[in-house]
Amino acid sequence: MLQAIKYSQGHLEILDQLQLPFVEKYIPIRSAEDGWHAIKDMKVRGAPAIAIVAMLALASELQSLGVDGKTPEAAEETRAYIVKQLEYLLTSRPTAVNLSDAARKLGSVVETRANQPGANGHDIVKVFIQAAEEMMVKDLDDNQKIGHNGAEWIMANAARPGASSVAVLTHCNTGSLATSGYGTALGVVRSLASKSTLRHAYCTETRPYNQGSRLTAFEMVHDKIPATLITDSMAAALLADPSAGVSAIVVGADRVAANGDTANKIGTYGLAVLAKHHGVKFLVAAPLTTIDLATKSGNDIIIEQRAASEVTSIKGPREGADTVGGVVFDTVRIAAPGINVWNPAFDITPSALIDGVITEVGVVEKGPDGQFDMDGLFKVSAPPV
Ligand SMILES: CSC[C@@H](O)[C@@H](O)C(=O)COP(=O)(O)O
Repeated sequence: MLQAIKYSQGHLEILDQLQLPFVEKYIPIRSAEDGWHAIKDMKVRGAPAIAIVAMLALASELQSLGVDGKTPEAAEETRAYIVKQLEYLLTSRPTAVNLSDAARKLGSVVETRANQPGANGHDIVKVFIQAAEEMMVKDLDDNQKIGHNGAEWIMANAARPGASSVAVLTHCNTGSLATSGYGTALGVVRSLASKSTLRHAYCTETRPYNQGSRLTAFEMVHDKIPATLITDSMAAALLADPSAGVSAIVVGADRVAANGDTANKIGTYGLAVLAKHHGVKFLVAAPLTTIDLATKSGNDIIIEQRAASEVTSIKGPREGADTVGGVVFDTVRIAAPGINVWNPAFDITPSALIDGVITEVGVVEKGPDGQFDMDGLFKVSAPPV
């Protein structure tokens, strides 16, 4: 499996996703500032990966550079510095709740330690680093459970009668590259494949940023998962094609509101509408860290707007270029100069279009009232994989 994040005792490196699938290059992240830029520029992306890199970036900074560049001593100074850096990291990208969830949880670990009698800067730094490291380990474990739960649910509820395998469609990249490993929606695909119940996976290109054609396709080829790439505009035709026989669409999430409305990569909403029309199950796979009970519905989710250039241009490796020292990338304009552009990075899929939310503690379906009980998920403890 590919590894987006490499971390060992204060040394953080990320696979630069801007260069994938052409160059596999790890870059060091030494500080919160390095982490902020890597997230903003999308060298690392995907809701869980963003949160993990942000927290480990700060952990690495604290371990090697100290508090504001000095050996941490006073508890209050250390607490205030960590809180300030967490607030700064939150400004990198707004939609994925995992980042603010991680900042809140690690902030509270810091507050608790700082309020203990005799606390000093060293102790506070230590508990922060430990909590950041644990987050990365837990994410991998959660993803494996999500994969298992989703694969079981799909075989029980979405497979054609008598079929021993299914074809599924996924969107964006939700795999090893978007998490600490294994993936969420792509983890479900991976789990289906490992149980020999995946007949075929289809992935969308995911314009404008092409996380599907660059990253998901790369993961599928890398891990030898039987898969086919389509452009976003081909999804309806694919669902209408009996020879493809798609039984389920499974996507990730950046934020699931308390009522089940889900923010995910632009194009997700359209796929959910298509799924409803074609009688195909539509599933959201996400860890509990992506479920935001404090956000009542999709109307309350801030959608990140990105640069027009992502729509008007495409980037690729220069053919025949001298690649000594690295591949040369060219950006080519493909849209008419002067045209206005709208580029929301995410959209909201109303809960009415979602059949189930796959988490590490199980798959939540709507009750007889047609509503998801997201709250109930937090009262369940994780079953063994
Ligand atoms: C497990 S990743 C879940 C989501 O973050 C994913 O589906 C997605 O929308 C990623 O968007 P991105 O803009 O690439 O960060």
